[in-house]
Amino acid sequence: MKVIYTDKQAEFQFLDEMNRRAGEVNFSVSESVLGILKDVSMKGDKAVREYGEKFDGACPASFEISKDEMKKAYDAADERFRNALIHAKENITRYHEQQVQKGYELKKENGVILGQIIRGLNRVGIYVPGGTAAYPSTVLMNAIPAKIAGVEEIIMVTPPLVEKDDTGNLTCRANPDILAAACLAGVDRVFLSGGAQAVAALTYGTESFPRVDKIVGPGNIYVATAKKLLFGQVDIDMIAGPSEILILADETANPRYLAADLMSQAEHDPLSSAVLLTRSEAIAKNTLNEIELQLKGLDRKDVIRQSLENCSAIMVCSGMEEMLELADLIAPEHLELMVKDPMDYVNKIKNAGSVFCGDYSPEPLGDYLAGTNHVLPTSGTARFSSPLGVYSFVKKMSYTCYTRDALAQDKDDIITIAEKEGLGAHANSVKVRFE
Ligand SMILES: NC(=O)c1ccc[n+]([C@@H]2O[C@H](COP(=O)([O-])OP(=O)(O)OC[C@H]3O[C@@H](n4cnc5c(N)ncnc54)[C@H](O)[C@@H]3O)[C@@H](O)[C@H]2O)c1
Ligand SMILES: N[C@H](CO)Cc1c[nH]c[nH+]1
Ligand SMILES: [Zn+2]
Repeated sequence: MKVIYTDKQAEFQFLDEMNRRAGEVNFSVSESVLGILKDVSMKGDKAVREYGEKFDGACPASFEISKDEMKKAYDAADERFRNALIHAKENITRYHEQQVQKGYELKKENGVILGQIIRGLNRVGIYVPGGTAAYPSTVLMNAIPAKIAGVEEIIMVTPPLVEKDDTGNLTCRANPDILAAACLAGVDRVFLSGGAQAVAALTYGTESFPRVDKIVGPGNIYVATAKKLLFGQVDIDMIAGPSEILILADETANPRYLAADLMSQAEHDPLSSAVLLTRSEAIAKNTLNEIELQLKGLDRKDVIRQSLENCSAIMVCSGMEEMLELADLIAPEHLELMVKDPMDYVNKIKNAGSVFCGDYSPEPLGDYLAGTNHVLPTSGTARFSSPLGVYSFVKKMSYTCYTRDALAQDKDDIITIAEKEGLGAHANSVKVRFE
């Protein structure tokens, strides 16, 4: 892991590398994803099946998992795991219920009524990745806010687990932990399909897959590219890139905790980023030593080593002011304040997905249990985008009701502006009411 001494040059070069690592368009991936999207739009289930066989090795006879199977997976889940999920669900629900927005109505003195209604989306698709990144916690983080928002139907897609049976034939099944979480979170229907073909199936609708209004959830580059390309025909949440953590530490911070927390996010992906900002050389040195010590006992040491070498660094800064400035430029997904009186600094942070304050709020607390959402903007997009929340699953509709007298008061101004725009039919629609 590199150590950078800030000099108004080295740190900016590093920031540039970091923010470029996930946001660039990959033209060859885009081209192959476009082909998949076109095929699914034209051939429906047949194309979804063909691409499933090609990329996953096999495809289930029927894409949909029955409600019964979901319930069975939930009942069969290990009791401690089930109880932990229930605990997480309670906390996520309580936090997200605070995000419910109400519409409003403005009644003016002249009888005019103006208002806004907030409605949950009708049907939402949740993409849940397969492979080693199959996280039941991500199912809760996506489905619970959707439920609270009043989404009528939640459809989940996830790639099948493909295994060889005794006779050497390939079989498909769903990850049982994912199914258990889906059952608990109130997902309505689950389909076994992944990749760009599943995103396309949810966008266009096929014989088996219902068409949805919005697709949320993380995925690999094929999933992310499909979401980017289809945005407009369907709404999307965001393009969540590899996980990130940025820690701001003063002399009071404990290097054991700093090392552990940096590696908690480094283990997600070889492109994950873990950055420590400190003004103390001793903290920098002791954290590097701790990383080496703790790494030996961690299962995913290979992934961690790669991400610590790739897009990670310890930066020795001139002071807290510089650390706060750099934090806003990095705009990290997760930001830990490992400083004395951390709550004094929360309001000084402008750009971050989720902030964790002090020694006893390690980032994984937010990944699983505190109740805040773990689907967060990455790659610097916290400059303009927010955590997934109840507000991600609603849309707004405005309404207007005028009386004749109220329209008479406003008619001349409407006609004046309409005529300035050269839109005579607009002006006429008001004029005819007073002839
Ligand atoms: N930010 C978060 O909250 C969060 C949570 C979980 C996972 N993730 C991320 O999600 C990603 C999961 O990736 P994954 O690959 O394990 O699962 P995935 O479900 O995203 O992708 C698997 C699918 O990719 C398709 N695919 C594979 N090779 C292909 C090819 N050559 N051409 C076209 N399609 C192809 C297949 O159809 C397969 O079903 C990881 O990057 C992980 O870090 C993020
Ligand atoms: N830290 C991830 C988002 O960057 C979310 C997650 C799920 N499970 C564990 N972690
Ligand atoms: Zn995590």
